[in-house]
Amino acid sequence: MFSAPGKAFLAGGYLVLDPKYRAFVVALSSRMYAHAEIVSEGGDTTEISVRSPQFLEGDWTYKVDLSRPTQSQEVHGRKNPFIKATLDIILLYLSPKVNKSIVITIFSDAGYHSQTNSVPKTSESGKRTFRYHSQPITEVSKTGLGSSAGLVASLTAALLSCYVETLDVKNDATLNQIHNLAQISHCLAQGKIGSGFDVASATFGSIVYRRFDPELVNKVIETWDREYLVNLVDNVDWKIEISKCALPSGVKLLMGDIVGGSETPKLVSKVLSWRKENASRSLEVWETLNKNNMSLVSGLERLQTMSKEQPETYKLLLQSLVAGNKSGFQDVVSSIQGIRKYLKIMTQESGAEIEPDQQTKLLDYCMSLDGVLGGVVPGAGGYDAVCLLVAEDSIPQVIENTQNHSVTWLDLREQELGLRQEDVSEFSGLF
Ligand SMILES: Nc1ncnc2c1ncn2[C@@H]1O[C@H](COP(=O)(O)OP(=O)(O)OP(=O)(O)O)[C@@H](O)[C@H]1O
Ligand SMILES: C[C@@](O)(CCOP(=O)(O)O)CC(=O)O
Repeated sequence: MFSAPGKAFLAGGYLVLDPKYRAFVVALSSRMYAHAEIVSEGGDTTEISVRSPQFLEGDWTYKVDLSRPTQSQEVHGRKNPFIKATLDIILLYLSPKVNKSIVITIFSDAGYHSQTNSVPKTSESGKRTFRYHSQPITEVSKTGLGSSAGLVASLTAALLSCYVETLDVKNDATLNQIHNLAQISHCLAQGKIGSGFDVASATFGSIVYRRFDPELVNKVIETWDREYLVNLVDNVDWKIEISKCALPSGVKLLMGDIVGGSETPKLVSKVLSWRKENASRSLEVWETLNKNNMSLVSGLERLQTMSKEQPETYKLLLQSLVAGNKSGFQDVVSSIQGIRKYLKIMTQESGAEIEPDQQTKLLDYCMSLDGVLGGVVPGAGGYDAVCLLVAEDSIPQVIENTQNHSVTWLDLREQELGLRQEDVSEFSGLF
């Protein structure tokens, strides 16, 4: 059984679509789990059943003729493009010779979806609780943690483990293989190529990320050429950059759900057409925003180093932050202010509601509270969510002070590890 984390995209939205710029993505404690079981081997067809018991009609069963591995058929006539793409790509890549019947079960932590019309169910061990929804997955509201990326990354690991007996997600080469396969499947299912930050973070955890050249993946989708696919997954250097980066100790991420929701593709197309029509102005905005994004990353790294090398001094700084003195964190505070300033400029000049006035008011208020280093609209922004960086000891006070501000703080935190193997016994009674 394997799991992948959800994400909060703190800095680098839009810019990261261009390989020139990097983004900072934080992996979260809300995870997606996939358990695979080989039911039989050697029959007439390959049958792969993917069950997601928390959702109504959450059962997609594909029959596959191994001589045509990309032509899988769902037996109920149901659609789940992310599951189908993952199965098709992995079967083309592996081209197995022996038929298998496989059952894969998916679980997703509560943070991914709105909890209305759902009931909790706990495993026999008492260690795992999931929300069971009365609607199909497509009708349950999402919170923006990247459920499809978590699904594709964990499903890729689970399905590969049915063909590669000793799959070890702690091995760098294996993790890279899973990342490449998951990235291709996710692009195929979306029918467009985003930067891939969500799949990278679902695989590698909290990272500073630079994207790959979209042409690499386009060619798989256009040709379905197996040799090209295998070479792309196993041998080609994608030139992505993935450096580990985590929040310093004592500083926590709070993610707030806002009533509403935004369509990322619409925001992206507005921003990109503004960028095209205003080349020199947008370059100026992109470069200054990038400087602030990168100084946020280096500011957090500096704090991380300080917390290890001068723990007593760092502890005193954190205590004064809780008391409202932010001066020891000035580089982080001012880079977050810079990020917001330039996202607001992009909002006003492109017409895409990246940081709408409603979020400006909320974030300004949050930033005035003791213990808050700053806050941003994550990812593409809009009406999905806000993220704050807060001293751990100030969290109860921040929650209390924002009670009347139309924001619901999600029950999650940073968990910097990407894909990991899980102890299946903790899930018994849920299958
Ligand atoms: N637990 C699950 N079980 C089965 N399928 C799932 C599950 N979670 C997500 N999916 C698939 O992913 C789709 C949602 O993907 P989509 O890209 O729209 O959202 P997202 O990845 O959560 O978005 P965002 O990047 O805004 O967080 C679902 O419609 C379904 O096909
Ligand atoms: C706008 C963009 O840079 C980020 C979108 O982030 P999110 O889906 O809003 O978390 C698009 C992308 O990187 O694929």
